[in-house]
Amino acid sequence: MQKTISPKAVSGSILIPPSKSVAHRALICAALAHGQSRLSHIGDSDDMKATIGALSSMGASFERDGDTLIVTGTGGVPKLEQCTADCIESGSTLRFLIPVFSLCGGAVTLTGRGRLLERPQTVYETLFASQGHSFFVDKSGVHLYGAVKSGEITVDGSVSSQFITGLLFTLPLCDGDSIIRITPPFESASYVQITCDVLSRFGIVVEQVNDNTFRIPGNQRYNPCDMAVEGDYSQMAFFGVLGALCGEVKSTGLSQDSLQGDRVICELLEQFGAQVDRSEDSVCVRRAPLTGQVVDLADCPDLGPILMVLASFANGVTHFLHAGRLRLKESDRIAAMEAELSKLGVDMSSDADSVTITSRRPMTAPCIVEAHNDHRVAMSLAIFARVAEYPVTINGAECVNKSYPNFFEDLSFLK
Ligand SMILES: O=C(O)C1=C[C@@H](OP(=O)(O)O)[C@@H](O)[C@H](O)C1
Ligand SMILES: C=C(OP(=O)(O)O)C(=O)O
Repeated sequence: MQKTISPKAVSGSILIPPSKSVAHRALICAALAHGQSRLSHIGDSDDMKATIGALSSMGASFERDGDTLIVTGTGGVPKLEQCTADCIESGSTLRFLIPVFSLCGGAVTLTGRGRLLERPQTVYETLFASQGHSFFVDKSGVHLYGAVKSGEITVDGSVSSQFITGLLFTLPLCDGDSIIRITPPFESASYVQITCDVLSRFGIVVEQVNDNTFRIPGNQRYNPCDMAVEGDYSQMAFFGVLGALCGEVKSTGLSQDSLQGDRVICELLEQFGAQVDRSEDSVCVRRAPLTGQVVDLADCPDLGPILMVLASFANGVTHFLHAGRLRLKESDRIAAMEAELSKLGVDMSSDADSVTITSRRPMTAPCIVEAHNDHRVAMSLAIFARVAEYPVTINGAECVNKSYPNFFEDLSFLK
């Protein structure tokens, strides 16, 4: 699908979609619970479909009642001779469910498409090998056999926090207690705080001993829980940047005491110079002169692409640090943004772990750019297009379905 976005000053209010990270976790806990949970405001992105589909393969059942999903859990992981599930393109679904599904004791195959099966699984490769289990990835999927066992597990913190989250779902169900020791740097650490919070709502106890160590008692049970999913700060970032660049945008449906690491977008917008007003459940961002900054992406990698757009319009240089894991997402997000922003006149350079944005030449004609099959690249380019000098056409814009199927409708709703 091609989308052409024209420049336009905007103002208005947007109800931000539910947090994908919270929703994945709530679905998994509810599916493992003994009984029925009611989850409201889950959303219907492809990533949610992936998690719901996979958990259905395990035996959990899901029934819609308006905006509420009624989940009947399996009460732990049932014994299955084999289990196959399609994770579509969701890294979270795949990495969260690998160790959970291992507990079924049978042969597990998790499939996917796009770049999903190329994204690293190193932590699990090492873990399964060390426990004498089988684990391999080929073009048809991730194949594993053998139930993850409790004990002391050391995890490299530099690849993805999603491995740690997957183990935190799994180890409470094992016989015996466990300790996870994370080898620093522990990046995207705030996502693990979201995991611990959702686990506790479903009655699971996890003790964080220090920054890099978690103690997990074994033989626990997931209790059912009713919960509503809060708004997603990673998605609010697109509208926050739009407000900062060309008008006034109010994002609603957000929690002010959220554990989402991407909530830092509010402080970052202020540091760049935008006017940011917070109220109980909303954040309003207004345009103001912007100045380049130093931004550390270690705990908020998903903000990288849209902050590169913000930096393109700021006066002075912006340096992004600890950006390396942006190369391991739905696309190599640094290479993708560099390729497309350079077509749009932005002077950007990068090395393995950092990005520099120096300046921007105003566009002199309409331009066609590529989404690289990456929702965050597509949405970032759309925001750029709203504030540019000429229309920008985005090829492959349908990839927004991964996290935000109504993104273009919401964008056009702002007048
Ligand atoms: O746990 C989560 O919900 C996520 C963790 C992050 O991944 P990494 O830990 O791989 O950085 C983030 O990029 C992803 O979009 C969602
Ligand atoms: C990287 C992302 O998600 P996942 O890792 O779940 O595919 C994302 O939503 O930007």
